[in-house]
Amino acid sequence: MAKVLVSDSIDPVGVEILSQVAQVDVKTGLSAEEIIQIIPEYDALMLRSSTRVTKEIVEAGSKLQIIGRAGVGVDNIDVPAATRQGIIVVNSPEGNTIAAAEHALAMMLSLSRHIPNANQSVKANKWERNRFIGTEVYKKNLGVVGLGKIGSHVATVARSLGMKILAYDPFISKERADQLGCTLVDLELLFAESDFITLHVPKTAETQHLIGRETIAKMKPTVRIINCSRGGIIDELALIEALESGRIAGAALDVFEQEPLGESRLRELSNVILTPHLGASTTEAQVGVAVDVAEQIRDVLLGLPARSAVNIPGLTPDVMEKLRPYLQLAETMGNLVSQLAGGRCDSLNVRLQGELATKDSQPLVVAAIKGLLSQALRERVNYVNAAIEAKERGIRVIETRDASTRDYSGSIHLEANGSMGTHSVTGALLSTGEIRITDLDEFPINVPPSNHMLFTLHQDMPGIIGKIGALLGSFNVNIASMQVGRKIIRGDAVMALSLDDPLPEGLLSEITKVPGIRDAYTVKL
Ligand SMILES: NC(=O)C1=CN([C@@H]2O[C@H](COP(=O)(O)OP(=O)(O)OC[C@H]3O[C@@H](n4cnc5c(N)ncnc54)[C@H](O)[C@@H]3O)[C@@H](O)[C@H]2O)C=CC1
Ligand SMILES: O=C(O)CCC(=O)C(=O)O
Repeated sequence: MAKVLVSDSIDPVGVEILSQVAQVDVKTGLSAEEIIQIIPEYDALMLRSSTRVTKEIVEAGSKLQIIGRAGVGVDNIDVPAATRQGIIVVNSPEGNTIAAAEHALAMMLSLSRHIPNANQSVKANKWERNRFIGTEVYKKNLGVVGLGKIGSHVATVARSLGMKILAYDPFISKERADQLGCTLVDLELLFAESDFITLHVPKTAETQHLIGRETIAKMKPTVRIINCSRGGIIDELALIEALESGRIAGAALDVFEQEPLGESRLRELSNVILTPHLGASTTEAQVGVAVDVAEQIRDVLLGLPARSAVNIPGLTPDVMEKLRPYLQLAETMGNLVSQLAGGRCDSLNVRLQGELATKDSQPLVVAAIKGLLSQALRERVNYVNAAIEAKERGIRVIETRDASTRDYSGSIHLEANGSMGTHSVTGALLSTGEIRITDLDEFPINVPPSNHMLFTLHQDMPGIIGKIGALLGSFNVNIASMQVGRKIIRGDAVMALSLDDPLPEGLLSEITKVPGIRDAYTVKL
């Protein structure tokens, strides 16, 4: 039975789902060293934000198939290392959207009305009505940095509070911003005009210290900043100085450069509200993310695709459903062409034809690469690491798309160039879903792939087919089917044979000695 390690606390419903297919060990609070010790036993790892999945943990996880982050941000996982190891990384892109957005809005209103301080004051037996004069958010400018799922919900609710939304997100269209009733602006303008600024971007090299000394200098002195996205997007030291000097009016932080927050002057400031990374901490969100990620881990352990893999671009369930029959075709053609090409492959041309000539068909290119590398890497290559493995081996992959159709509604043409020359194959699907090899080295054929195949390049002349048949017969090899393809009579031709048995040692070189045979290849699919 598969084994899953759950290294942060997750809702029990997640454990229940995982238990349908695996032995589940919930072990929270482990150090990196402790995880490295035990991770080789596990097929899957599920976590929230407390576990940091380092390269060392990934590399120690020799059996790991999948790492599931019960939340959105995967910045606590070394995704490139996982990709290189062929480990799928999944998250829950929407499970905690509402929770995080509502937390940011709660922070904004708490800041504007001094709720945490007023609460403390009343609990300390005081009645300080003049000390806690707030500001309204109505008709104020809210700067939203990152207009993705959480930022959009914040913007929608804030508009209903009567706020004007200035949004910055270089990857969002004006149409989308218009739909949400937001004005897309550049960062300069957002910083200069906002009364409240809320951050909803992932942590990346570009967003690291997006708010620092220089940017704070451009803001209104009355601005209040809310960060419920990631620590490190604000330069904490610069923020502390601005809050201490009164350069800005306030801040509300759910996330920190170091978590848990250690010694920090932030704790001493009255114009700051701090929460311990609670953005996703609602009952609803915790059930949502646990179910979402546990289901994906269960599916992957059952050999099914994951719906929110962050490191398998484009392979969503919808795309998968549409492309499923062609994925097998692409992989088989990749495997076939790599065996024909023999030695080192320098480049692979992938031409997607007919109905496959769409941008959604990108996973077919990955499937072709997976097939190409399967001889060398066996089960080590998968949809996650195929592209990176090809790149690391210096194999250039060139994709072309040709929407015109010939005999089949969609076909895949692969050409491998390598140390032993160039070979090409084309494959298509019959209406029954069966695979056909329709072209070999530009010669038209029509054969189904089979476990053991023999291909020859020969001169089209009387008797040659009989000689090959007799030779195979003398070695007790049974022929299941046979096809010849040629372009001109008595010119060059190819022969494709499906065999019931593998070719015995030495037979291939005997075949190449038959007069008229130029080359012969044995292939195992
Ligand atoms: N405090 C908490 O507990 C939680 C925090 N989060 C954080 O919130 C972040 C946002 O989550 P979602 O809205 O679900 O993600 P999302 O992917 O839907 O949205 C992120 C948006 O940021 C934009 N973006 C990326 N780089 C940018 C840049 N340099 N400048 C401006 N915009 C940029 C993207 O175009 C995208 O629209 C997550 O990455 C995560 O780190 C998410 C959930 C809970
Ligand atoms: O697991 C959590 O509570 C944190 C959620 C979070 O930060 C995220 O989903 O990105």
